[in-house]
Amino acid sequence: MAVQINPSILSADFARLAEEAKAVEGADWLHVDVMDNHFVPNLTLGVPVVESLARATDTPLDLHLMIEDADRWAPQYVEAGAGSVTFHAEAAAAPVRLAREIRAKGARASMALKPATPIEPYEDLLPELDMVLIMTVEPGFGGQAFLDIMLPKIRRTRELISKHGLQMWLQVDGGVSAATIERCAEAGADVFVAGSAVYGAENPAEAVRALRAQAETVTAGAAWACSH
Ligand SMILES: O=C(CO)[C@H](O)[C@H](O)COP(=O)(O)O
Ligand SMILES: [Fe+2]
Repeated sequence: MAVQINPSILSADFARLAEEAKAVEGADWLHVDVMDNHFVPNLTLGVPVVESLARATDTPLDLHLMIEDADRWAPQYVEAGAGSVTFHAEAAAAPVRLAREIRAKGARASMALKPATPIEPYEDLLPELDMVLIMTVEPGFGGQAFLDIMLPKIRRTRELISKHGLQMWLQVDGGVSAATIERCAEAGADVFVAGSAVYGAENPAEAVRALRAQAETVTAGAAWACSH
C-alpha cells in the first residue's frame, strides 16, 4: 500500500481517547504525540496511557516521541504496545543503537527531524530505519500552518531513500490537510499525519478517506511509489 493516513490524536478529545480512536477506524495507524515539556514546550501523555490505548483499538499505534532522553524511553513505548516508534534525531544520543533496539523489540524504528535539522548528516543511518519523519511545523502543537519551505527536504530525503534502494517510508507531520497533502505527496511523502484536518472535520473517518484519495491521485504516477 503506497499511501498511509495516520490521524493524530493530539487533536482529539483526551477524555474520550478510545472513542476517538474508533472514530478513525480505517486509518492505517493512529499517531500518538508524546511531549515532555522539555524537548517541546507542551505536555501530553506517557507510557500508561499508551498501554491503555493499545488495548482499546485495533489500529496500530505510531508513536511520535517529542521527548528528551529518547534512548531511555523509546524502548518502553514498544513494550507499551506501539507498532512504530519515532524518536527525534535531536534527542537521541545513539540513534543507531536505539533504532536496533526498537527493531529487536518488535516495532518499526523511525527518526524525526525538526524543521532546522538537515537530512544529509543522517544519510548513512537510513538502512537502520523503517521510516523518516520530516516535520512540516515546529513540533509541540497541532493546528499550525504547514511550512512549505520543508518541501525540498522531503524531496531530498526521497532521493536519498531511492539512491540507497531502501523500502522505507517517508512521513510528514504538521499542517497536512486537503490544501497541502498533494504537495507533500509530489515531493515524495507516502505516510501523512493529520490532526486538525481529521479531528476538526465533522466526519473524521470521511476526512481520512478524502485525504487518502487526494494523495493517491499523486502517488499513482510516482516511480518511487511502485517499490512498496
Ligand atoms: O507532532 C505534532 C505536533 O508536534 C502533531 O502530530 C501535528 O501537529 C498534527 O497536528 P496538525 O495536523 O493539526 O498539524
Ligand atoms: Fe506528531
